[in-house]
Amino acid sequence: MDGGMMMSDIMFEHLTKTYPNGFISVDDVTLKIQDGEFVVFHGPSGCGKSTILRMIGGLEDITSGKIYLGDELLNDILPRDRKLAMAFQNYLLYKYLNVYENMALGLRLRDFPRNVIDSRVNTAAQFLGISDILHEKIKNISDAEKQRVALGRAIVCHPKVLLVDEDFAHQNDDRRHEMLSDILRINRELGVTVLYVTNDPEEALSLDSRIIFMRDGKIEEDRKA
Ligand SMILES: Nc1ncnc2c1ncn2[C@@H]1O[C@H](COP(=O)(O)OP(=O)(O)OP(=O)(O)O)[C@@H](O)[C@H]1O
Repeated sequence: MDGGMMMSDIMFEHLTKTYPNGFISVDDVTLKIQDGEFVVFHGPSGCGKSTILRMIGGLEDITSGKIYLGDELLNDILPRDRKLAMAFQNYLLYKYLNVYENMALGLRLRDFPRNVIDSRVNTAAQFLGISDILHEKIKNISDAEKQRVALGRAIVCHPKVLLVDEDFAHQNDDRRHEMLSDILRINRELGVTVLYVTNDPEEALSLDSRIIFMRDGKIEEDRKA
């Protein structure tokens, strides 16, 4: 182990994304994020911030450069085996399954034993205040509840990192506010590193966190909290 490297720090080394049409969306970004940080990626539409998130999550190929999570090189790790969770625009909840089943899905796919699944789902539901709707079908719950279920599904896997795209809560200010306070609690109380993408400058500043300002695929400013 080299001196200052924590187990779950994130490191981008010369990270670059070039699309087939030649457009460079992320341009040689080098950056370190410490285990447990809450980091906001902010910049105008098209600056490449979502592309960075998608590359970490494995939804987009890395053209060149490296992403490490601790000492693991994510480039070589299948998305489902990365120790991270994503909360994007599309909640991807199964309408005809109930809340419990939706939250348990990722653990089932990874062959966790029943009692572990049960305990993790119950703990996460309690944390998010949705214990009373575990047996409701998704199609019968409110949008605010769906947002919590999506976060619940993310945290039951005990990720090191949570990736959140602003679109996750674009509907209205109240919902966005609730979502942000849930995510801040996940960061502070569970110690999960959070990477949050937003193009709303007020929101970016209000979070009182480290902000990475991006423009044209590059980091324009890295402002510490
Ligand atoms: N498949 C593709 N081929 C070419 N260019 C693409 C492709 N996908 C995305 N882009 C371009 O890459 C740039 C960065 O996209 P990205 O989604 O990361 O932007 P962003 O900063 O998150 O902005 P937004 O707030 O609009 O999502 C955009 O200009 C987009 O048009």
